[in-house]
Amino acid sequence: MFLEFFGGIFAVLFVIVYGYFWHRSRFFTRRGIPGPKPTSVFNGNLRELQVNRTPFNSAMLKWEKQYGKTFGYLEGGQKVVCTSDLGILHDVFGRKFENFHSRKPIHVFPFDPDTDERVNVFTSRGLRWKRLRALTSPSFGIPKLRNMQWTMLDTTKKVVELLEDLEGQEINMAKWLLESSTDVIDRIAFGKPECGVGKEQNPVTKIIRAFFDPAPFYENPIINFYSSTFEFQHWTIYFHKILLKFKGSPLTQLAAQLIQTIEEKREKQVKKQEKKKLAEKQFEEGETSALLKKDDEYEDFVDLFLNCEASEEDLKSIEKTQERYGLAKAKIEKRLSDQEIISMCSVLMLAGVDTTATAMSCLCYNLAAHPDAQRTLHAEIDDFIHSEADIHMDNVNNMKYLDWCIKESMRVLPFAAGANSRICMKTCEVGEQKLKMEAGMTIVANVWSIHLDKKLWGEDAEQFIPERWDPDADRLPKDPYAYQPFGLGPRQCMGMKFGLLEIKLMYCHLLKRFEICRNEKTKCDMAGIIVCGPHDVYVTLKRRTPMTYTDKNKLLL
Ligand code: HEM
Repeated sequence: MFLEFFGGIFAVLFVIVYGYFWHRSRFFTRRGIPGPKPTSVFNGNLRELQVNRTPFNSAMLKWEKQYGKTFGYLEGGQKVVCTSDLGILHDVFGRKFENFHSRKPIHVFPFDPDTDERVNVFTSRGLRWKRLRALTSPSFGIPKLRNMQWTMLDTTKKVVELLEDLEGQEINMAKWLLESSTDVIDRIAFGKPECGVGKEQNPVTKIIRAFFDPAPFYENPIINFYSSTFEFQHWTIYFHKILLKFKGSPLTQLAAQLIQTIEEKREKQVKKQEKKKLAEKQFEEGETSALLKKDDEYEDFVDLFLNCEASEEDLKSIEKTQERYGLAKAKIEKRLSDQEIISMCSVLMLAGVDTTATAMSCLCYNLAAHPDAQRTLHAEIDDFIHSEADIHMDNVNNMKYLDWCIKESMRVLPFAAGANSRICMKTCEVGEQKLKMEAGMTIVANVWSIHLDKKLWGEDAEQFIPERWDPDADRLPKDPYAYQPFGLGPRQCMGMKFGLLEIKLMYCHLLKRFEICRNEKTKCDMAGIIVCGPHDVYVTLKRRTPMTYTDKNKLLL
């Protein structure tokens, strides 16, 4: 009797739960949106999507051929519309942004974007995102970059010096470039005092690799569970928190390191302020040498975030956002809390390291595979760079061909496409065909398809041709949404200028000294679920001109 009673309850519960998931798996069929049939009622199309660890350039391109420009699929419990229709993307990422201010969550870190204290500019939404973005944007501006470039230069220079010993050998440049970009962020966002490249492998690179290229979600029962129960995240999060207590998060170690750095920096800033006041007083009294020395002005991201303060203008724009997005009124803190600084620095490690390293690796492959383009770039570098002192922000930003090569490399291999997504926060219609997007649905830009579209880029769309970026050649598509390696609209990449500068400085050092040559192992296999790039790019470096060190001290300002 007892067993029958509970057996009956279990059977009813099973039917209800299964019925719910079955009903969910038929979502796009009910809406009349074409797309692949879910392979599982529980995790939808997750398996097909990640089977080769290259969601965008395999599954999505295949599905587009089968179902057209706009199709729907289920990523666990997420109802995703994937599209290469630029009209729809204009609405979602630009014109109707107030309805799409949230990004698709990262399964590896399921936490509530509205309440979790670890939220950062990448994972937040609504007012929290607007405030974080407004407060921290100035830290990524040109004046701050001008100051930070010396650290980038120091690291990139050391990497290239170390490569001199490997001249003529088969080198996996992807590993060196990842070490380099990790070191830059480790120094600029985590306060590491000096360059660590060449000493031992930076342990952070392992964390980064594990984060950006996790095992496919369907192989990981925990992530599979979170993805599949996406709509119940408010509850499943508690389970995740308990799990983290036992297992630890890959970022916990980095965060602990940062707490100490923040305390030290705060103390330093107080002392610096006192020193500055004293120096100003002495200066007024006629002691002109008393003003602070230049190196006291160096600021890394921790310094900048400690000093962030919302201006009156920022506050007005945040308040306007409250009204436009129809959000509940909330008190707006003018400064970042310590936890927010930790989260912001951690996100720079996650958003800024693998992306920049992958961009450099893809460029390395493209230059090795296209010796003519490399020759033209060598000629430009020889024109602009005569000694090491010529490698600096103002000079490298004037190098047109270098810029075209980077742009073209990111067009043919848009490795960060997975980040170009939004969640619909308010039901609305998008695009010319008035596609109904319901609150809670996700929209993803099919960037690989857009970047390689022959109608937009011409018959040679799949080829690496830097010259297409020459404005006089008139070969570029008119629609700015045809090119989106850094995303689109108000949530476009914050570190774009930072990343581009780092790539340019690295390649000026590298190509001034070496020719990048193809060897038998040279290939560019794209893999990865979040950032989808090559883990290995084997090339051989051949010595060109030795670098002259006429004004070495300039780099140490
Ligand atoms: C070549 C290198 C890089 C590429 C290709 C890249 C690409 C992207 C993409 C596609 C997005 C999503 C944009 C969107 O949703 O519209 C993004 C967002 C972001 N990126 Fe980058 N990124 C790069 C380097 C960096 C660096 C170096 C940093 C920081 C130092 C950084 C920080 C961020 C942040 C904070 C966001 C979130 C912005 C927001 O949601 O408001 N990125 N990036």
